[in-house]
Amino acid sequence: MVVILKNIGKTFKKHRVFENVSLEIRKNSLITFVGPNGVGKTTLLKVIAGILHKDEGNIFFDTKEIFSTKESFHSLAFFVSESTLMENLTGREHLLLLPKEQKERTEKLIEYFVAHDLLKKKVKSYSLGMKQILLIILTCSFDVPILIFDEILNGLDPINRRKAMNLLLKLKKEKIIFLSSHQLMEVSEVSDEIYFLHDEGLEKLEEEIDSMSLESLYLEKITEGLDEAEIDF
Ligand SMILES: Nc1ncnc2c1ncn2[C@@H]1O[C@H](COP(=O)(O)OP(=O)(O)OP(=O)(O)O)[C@@H](O)[C@H]1O
Repeated sequence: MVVILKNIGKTFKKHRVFENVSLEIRKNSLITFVGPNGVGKTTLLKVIAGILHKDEGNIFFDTKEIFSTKESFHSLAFFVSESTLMENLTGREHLLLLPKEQKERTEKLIEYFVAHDLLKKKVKSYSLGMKQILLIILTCSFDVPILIFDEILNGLDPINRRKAMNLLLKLKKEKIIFLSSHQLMEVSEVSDEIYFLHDEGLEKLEEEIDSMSLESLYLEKITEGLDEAEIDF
């Protein structure tokens, strides 16, 4: 199983977000995109997920262009943002919308996150972290070969962050997982490869990098922003 990105480019009107994004990822890999706010991580993940059109390039899943076949639509689950949850439904009512064959998997995820009580409440009463847990359960209920998570760790407390990362490590064995994150410490522990996204493409950061080195490498790339970061009250 392999996903190949070939010279992907994306422009919003006249704003070129990125170009020349190329990558080849095999089964049992967890790939993380890092980079400053607004650089295009979410856009790239949405392009891979087929939610946004790419302007250039090709994406292959095994030998076929992704989304060119019916099966490839069922090969991918995307961790969407909280705004897609329905305020007036409970967590449990969201889970009832999933296909029946996913029930066993869903129940295991509920146990894992001790989410029984959370699921009884309407989403409009959820905190950010509670919404994230519901979204993780919804996404991971799909036993598909490609999982894509945009900022999965946002709003999670340290225990749930650890649980989420352990879950990804377990899930990736038979899958390809894409993440975007600003949580450099956590992602350095679980990622097989980490890429810094630029407007000109992806730059692979060193293999087997520890969290301190990842932070230094990251900061080297954005020192311009840091130099300006003074405030004179
Ligand atoms: N639908 C859209 N229409 C126009 N511009 C957009 C749209 N979506 C994103 N952009 C722009 O594309 C750029 C990349 O945004 P994106 O959300 O992908 O960044 P990001 O790296 O995920 O940022 P963050 O780390 O803050 O989440 C930004 O300049 C943003 O304003």
